[in-house]
Amino acid sequence: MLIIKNFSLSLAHKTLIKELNVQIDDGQVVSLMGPSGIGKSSLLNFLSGTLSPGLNAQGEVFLNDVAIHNKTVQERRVGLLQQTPLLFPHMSILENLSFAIPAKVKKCDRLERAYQALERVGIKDKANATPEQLSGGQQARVALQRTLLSEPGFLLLDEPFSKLDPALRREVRAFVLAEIRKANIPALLVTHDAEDAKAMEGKCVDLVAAE
Ligand SMILES: Nc1ncnc2c1ncn2[C@@H]1O[C@H](COP(=O)(O)OP(=O)(O)OP(=O)(O)O)[C@@H](O)[C@H]1O
Repeated sequence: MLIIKNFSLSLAHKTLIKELNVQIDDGQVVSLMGPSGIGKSSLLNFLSGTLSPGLNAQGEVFLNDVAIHNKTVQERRVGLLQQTPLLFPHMSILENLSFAIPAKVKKCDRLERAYQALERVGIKDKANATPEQLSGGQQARVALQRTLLSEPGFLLLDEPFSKLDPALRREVRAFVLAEIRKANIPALLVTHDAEDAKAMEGKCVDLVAAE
């Protein structure tokens, strides 16, 4: 379970977000909607430990009752899915997947896990293809599998559907929700699209400008 407690964000002397509280259960996606510039991406950066020094953020974050807001990026065990799938262009799909698996996993298990992920995407025949040889929807699904293979404690989804056309968008949304439920980890989605939020079947939080 992920808990965000009393999160506030300000820029110079302007308060953008004031005392936001969110709780996300395992296997659940909470969606965050709000106008451009209110601080949605900054909240994700705060959660992942990558907030730029120009912004002032306060608040506490607990992952399974452990405070993580003072931990390093690596220690937070965060998985990130962005608008553009994060795949290494020079590596094959199988290599992209294997690369994400934690070093502690034995060599033979790594290959098996990477193939299982390929199978879930339904592209076992594309193991040796490069990312640019996949469709946008396939790339999005591989990027999700890659993130999940890294064994994150929670997921941050930063507009991951926005570049997909409507039919593909529906498919990828359903895939992402099913995989998050299977992985049984909490996820926070940032989106401008109410349909994205609805498709995640979880709570939707409206961010409004602080006075
Ligand atoms: N490094 C930075 N230094 C100073 N100000 C910043 C920095 N990064 C972002 N900002 C400002 O902080 C505010 C919040 O930005 P953020 O990108 O988090 O908003 P957002 O809600 O995600 O917007 P959008 O929906 O357009 O992506 C904006 O006013 C932005 O201009």
